[in-house]
Amino acid sequence: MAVLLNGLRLVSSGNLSLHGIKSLQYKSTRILCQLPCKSSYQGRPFSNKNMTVELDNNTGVAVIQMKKPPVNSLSLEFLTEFAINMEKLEMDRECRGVVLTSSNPKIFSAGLDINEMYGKTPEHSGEFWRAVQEMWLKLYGSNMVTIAAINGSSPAGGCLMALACDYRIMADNPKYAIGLNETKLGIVAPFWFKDSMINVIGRRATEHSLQLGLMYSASNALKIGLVDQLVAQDKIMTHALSVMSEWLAIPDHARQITKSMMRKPTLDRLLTNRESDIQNFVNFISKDSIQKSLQLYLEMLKQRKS
Ligand SMILES: CCCCC/C=C\CCCC/C=C/C(=O)SCCNC(=O)CCNC(=O)[C@H](O)C(C)(C)COP(=O)(O)OP(=O)(O)OC[C@H]1O[C@@H](n2cnc3c(N)ncnc32)[C@H](O)[C@@H]1OP(=O)(O)O
Repeated sequence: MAVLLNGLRLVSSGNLSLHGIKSLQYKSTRILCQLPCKSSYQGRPFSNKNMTVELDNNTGVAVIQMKKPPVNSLSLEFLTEFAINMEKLEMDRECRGVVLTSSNPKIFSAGLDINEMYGKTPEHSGEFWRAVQEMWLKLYGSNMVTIAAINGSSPAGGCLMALACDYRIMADNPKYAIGLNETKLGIVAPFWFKDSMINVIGRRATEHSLQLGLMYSASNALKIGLVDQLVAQDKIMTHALSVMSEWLAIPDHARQITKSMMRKPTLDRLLTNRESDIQNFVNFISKDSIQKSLQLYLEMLKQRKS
């Protein structure tokens, strides 16, 4: 297995990781021949519709800034774009870390786009759910250091994105909330959402949190370990980059193998049940009672505004 350490290509044997180290191998072998030449975007932002991605050549850190108005909801298009960007960065030897943040000063991400789950065909629902899975697999299984700079509220799928990172820094603002609130919408967080939360805050806190669909203020999120640090809003990016440099001081190969060892069982669980998870989602979301709940929730969101 090939790993990269400070620009050197190291070779080791073994089968430690599925999603982690295998994709690293992919990175070290394919990037040279199949990716567009790195110099085509190195050091410059490459802008997409729903996010900007800026890789700093000097530090090896990329910033993905989500910018889908109004609230960074995770639509099929957004998720597809996100997975492509993660794949590009993963295969770029220069990139060792990613900071995920939002251009909206109040909202990190509103979670899955509810419109993608309401009134859609089973085919569309299946395609959407595969894209949600892919986003999580890419983020949770990344070899890069991933830091969420949570500069606003982050319900449900937004919280999942943060949970999939290695470290979470949240803006210290009592108005911001984060959590897996699915039950409040009458839906159920799938097993890999639940696993992601257990791996961060533990089983008891997750059970409490999921059953009640709790959203935590920034300070309560810190208390239960859902986020690692609170920082003033205007310092969040500087702080995230400084934490990143601490993580990048660890040799990549050692950190990556350790990360993979910790995360492989959780990743494998989804990878081996991927198709049945999609089928479960499609069956569940197609039920009249669930569609009714989503309709009421969408109406409530619109009314709240007026
Ligand atoms: C047993 C087997 C189980 C198998 C699997 C089964 C089930 C599937 C599980 C699915 C897991 C779901 C995960 C999710 O992520 S569901 C989404 C959860 N998200 C939320 O509940 C957030 C709802 N939104 C809010 O709380 C707020 O909008 C806010 C994000 C805090 C922002 O507040 P504010 O700045 O005041 O903005 P507005 O509320 O005025 O919203 C602006 C417009 O954005 C629309 N909006 C908001 N969130 C969403 C969303 N998630 N999707 C789509 N659209 C959204 C909102 O309606 C406003 O639209 P308008 O301008 O047209 O009125």
